[in-house]
Amino acid sequence: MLHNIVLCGFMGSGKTTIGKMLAGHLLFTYVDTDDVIEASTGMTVPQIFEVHGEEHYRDLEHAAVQDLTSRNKSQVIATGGGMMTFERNVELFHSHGDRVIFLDIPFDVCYKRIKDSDRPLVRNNTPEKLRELYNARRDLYLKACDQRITGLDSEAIVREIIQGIELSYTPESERF
Ligand SMILES: Nc1ncnc2c1ncn2[C@@H]1O[C@H](COP(=O)(O)OP(=O)(O)OP(=O)(O)O)[C@@H](O)[C@H]1O
Ligand SMILES: O=C(O)C1=C[C@@H](O)[C@@H](O)[C@H](O)C1
Repeated sequence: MLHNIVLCGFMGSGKTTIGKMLAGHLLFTYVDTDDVIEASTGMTVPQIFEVHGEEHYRDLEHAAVQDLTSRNKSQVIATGGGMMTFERNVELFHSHGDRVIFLDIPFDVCYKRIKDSDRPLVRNNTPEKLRELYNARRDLYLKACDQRITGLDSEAIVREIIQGIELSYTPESERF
């Protein structure tokens, strides 16, 4: 039985946007790991980075994966942009049987969407540094995912993800 659909990708790749639409179609619960962490700490993500530092935030992220994979329900999980760059998180989702989808959106598109936001990594890095981070992370997202999506149209992305899920349940002999 499929438990969760996990969306990964760089900041601004559309995990939240696509995640909410997908959850609506599948009638799954929608969860955003940043929201889980904010709810459990009573602090915003920028506050956690500022007060406790990034390493502490990464520990909170891992605790969120432990929490989400212990719930007995089907969820669409939008992960923070750094979540799936840590092997321990990828391993936990995979060992739980979850399907990982990578939204592989070009850097320039992501950057245009996030440049004026208050995401700590956007505030604290130059566009050049962010591009480097994007390139380094892309390989890790690729390694972590079961399905890679490259389109830009939200409705088409959701359809492609659903087709991928259906195909993963179709025995190879019945695929066309
Ligand atoms: N397919 C899309 N087409 C056009 N705009 C989009 C699309 N997906 C997302 N956006 C816009 O880009 C911005 C960032 O999207 P979103 O918050 O979904 O990204 P994210 O991957 O969840 O980011 P983060 O990891 O930082 O939370 C939002 O303003 C959203 O409306
Ligand atoms: O890309 C990242 O490392 C992050 C993305 C955000 O979703 C938050 O999880 C946080 O700002 C870190």
